[in-house]
Order: sequence, then structure tokens, then C-alpha cells
Amino acid sequence: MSDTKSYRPRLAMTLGDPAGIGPEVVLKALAVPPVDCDITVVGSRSRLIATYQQLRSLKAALPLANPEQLQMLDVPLAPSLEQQIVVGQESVASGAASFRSLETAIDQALTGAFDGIVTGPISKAAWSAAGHAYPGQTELLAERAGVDRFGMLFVARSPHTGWCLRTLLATTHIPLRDVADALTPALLTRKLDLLIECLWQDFGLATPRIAIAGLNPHSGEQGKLGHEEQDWLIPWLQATRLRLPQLQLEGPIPPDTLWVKPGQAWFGTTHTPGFNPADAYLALYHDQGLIPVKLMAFDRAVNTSIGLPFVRTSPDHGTAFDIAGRGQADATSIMAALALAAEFCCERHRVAAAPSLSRLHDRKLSYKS
Ligand SMILES: NC(=O)C1=CN([C@@H]2O[C@H](COP(=O)(O)OP(=O)(O)OC[C@H]3O[C@@H](n4cnc5c(N)ncnc54)[C@H](O)[C@@H]3O)[C@@H](O)[C@H]2O)C=CC1
Ligand SMILES: NCC(=O)COP(=O)(O)O
Repeated sequence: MSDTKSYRPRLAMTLGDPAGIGPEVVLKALAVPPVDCDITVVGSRSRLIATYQQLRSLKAALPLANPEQLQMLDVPLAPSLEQQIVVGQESVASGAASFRSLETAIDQALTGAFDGIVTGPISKAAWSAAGHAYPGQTELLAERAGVDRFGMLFVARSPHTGWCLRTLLATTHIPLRDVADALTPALLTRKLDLLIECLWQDFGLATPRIAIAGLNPHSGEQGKLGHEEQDWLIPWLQATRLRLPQLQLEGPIPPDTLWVKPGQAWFGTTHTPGFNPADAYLALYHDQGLIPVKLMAFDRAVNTSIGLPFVRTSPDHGTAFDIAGRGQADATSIMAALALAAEFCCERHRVAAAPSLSRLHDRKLSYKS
């Protein structure tokens, strides 16, 4: 293992769906990489070159990396698939391409060739059309890595105040109709414990304050507007506080008001003495957590998969087929994903290289509070 000063994270960066904005934001991000690390682009070289040429043909002079100068692990497409890819349209071919790129990056990360993967956005519908029945990239990553304990965490640093929003989703890509049945004390214990480990390992927060959302309006209003809080969520929280007395666990907080303090912390709109937003938020379902994240931080939030044996980050946005090929895609979120991946890799490397160091006395990572 190299010493901590000479260590450079080795990151794979997948192109995502080649018909979406993934290749464009990769070229924009790598024009001026935001971090000092070794980056290997994983995907179809010919699609990346085609994207480069298309963007260069636009009137506006966009800052773009030249694909010829990038380190690349080519995942070529069969000519029959290549011909079917139409920019701006998801298809069997685009789904097959993004799936193979991610598979390749995972295989390499598992051999130790990469410390982390930054994934470009994929279309779940295109994956499904191509015969890959996964709700998203997270589940493929977890399956191939052989872990059944994993989570989807969104991280964003406020450009206004420097405050860091961290939101873990207890359930992810399932229909709203199924959410209440999927939520159980065992699931919440698994997700909360993962979050606590991540806050310690990656953010150096040993005794975090975590806010946990309720499920129903007003957290059920004592059972009048829904009963899950009374039936098991409040008892589970009481038992968890006894199990983890060193932590501050707040909740179940009514889901609408849960986001007032993060909003104030993000925009710097309160000067109330003792103002204390939480270190992390546990949302019970996808849109409960991601509507506030995207309202505050759509341009810069990072999706990170926790519980994997390697680092994985991704922009929070999707394939944006509506603007693909036009040069309009904002690369800030994928640049933040690169920066966060590099920071996590450095932190994990430093701890592995010098396990006796007290991590809390040397907190330099920019995503740490
Ligand atoms: N990391 C990933 O792999 C993600 C993939 N998706 C997938 O993406 C596909 C499309 O999802 P949508 O809900 O339409 O969300 P989307 O994020 O692709 O697009 C939503 C809106 O935001 C705009 N937008 C998105 N990213 C942008 C950027 N970087 N710069 C400028 N404008 C941007 C789009 O033009 C569109 O108007 C779906 O298949 C979804 O599953 C969605 C989120 C994350
Ligand atoms: N809404 C988040 C999202 O769609 C990303 O999912 P994944 O592909 O990272 O699992």
C-alpha cells in the first residue's frame, strides 16, 4: 500500500446511457478534473468520440476533454447495436451499452484495479428493455459485490453556507403503494446502522444527530391520519435510543416540517441561537427524501451507495434525454460526484494505512462538518 501522501485514488467513470447526457457531462467534467486522481473512462470509445464531435459542431465553444487524451477502458458495442443508438432516445441498444459499461467497471473494481466508480446516469427503462431486471445501478453494484446490506445516500454541500445535507433513503425504487408494507423495524435498523457506520467511516462523525421522518401526514396525528407511527415506528425509535444511547435520534418528525431546518441551514436563512440541523436525515421513501434534496441541490447533489467494498458515487440527475446532444447539460453534479469519490477513497486509504491515527483529530475532507 502506498503511503498516504503519494496516494492517488484510481477511479472508473462510466458513461451511463450513451443516448443521454452521460457522455457529455463526462467530457465536460474531465476538461478540468476537479480532483487529483487517476481517472479511467469506462464505456464505448466510439460513442464518446461521436458525442465529442457532435458537441464540437455546436456554435458555442464548450470546454470539453478530448477523448483521444483520456485514459479509457473501451467497452465496444456490436455494430448492430451501435447503429441503433439515437441520441435522445432510450433503446434496447442504449440499455445494453450502459449495463455492459457498469458491469465492466464493477469487475475491475472487484479485482482491485479501481478504488471507486463514478457512474454516469442510466435509464432503468432501457435496462429493462435490454433484459436487465434491476431497479437501478445500486442493486447491480450490490449484487455483484455480494452485499445484501447497502443504502442510497445523497450528499450535498451548500454553496451558500457550506452546510452538508446527507439524506439516506430507507426504501428506494418501489411503487408508492408498496412503501408502507416494505417499511419494517428490521429494515430501519439495517439502514440506520449503515448510516451510522458511513457517518463515522466517511465523514468522521462519531456521535451524529440523525433525524428520522414519519410516514403519514403529521406523523399520523396520534393514529388519526395513519397508524404506522403508533404501531411500530415510535416503539422502534424508543428501543433504538436505548440501544444507541450515545446518538441523538430525533423523530418521527412530520415529513413536511422535517425539511424546514435543512432548508434554513442550506440557504442560511436563520440566525436563531441554538439552531441545530441534524447531521443526517433518514427518509422513508424515494420522493420523501429526494424532493427536498433536488429542490435545494439538483445541480450539485451526489448519490453514493453505502455498504459496498469500494466507493461508488453518481450525479443525482438522470439521463435528460430531452437535452442530450445540445451542449446544455450542467456537469456540476458529476464533478461533485468525482470530488466526493476521491475524498472517500483518500479517507479510507488513510485509515487503512494508519489505523492507529485518531481520525477525529485530522478532519480535512471538504464534505465533513
Ligand atoms: N444516476 C442515475 O443513473 C439516475 C438515473 N435516472 C434515470 O434517468 C431517466 C430520466 O429521468 P428524469 O426523471 O427525466 O430525470 P432527469 O434528471 O433525467 O431530468 C429531469 C429534468 O432535469 C433536466 N436535467 C437533468 N440533468 C441535467 C443536467 N445535468 N443539466 C441540465 N439539465 C438537466 C432534464 O433536462 C429534465 O428536464 C430515468 O430513466 C431515470 O430512471 C434518474 C436519476 C438518477
Ligand atoms: N433516484 C435515484 C436514482 O435513480 C439512481 O439510482 P441508481 O441507478 O444509482 O440505483
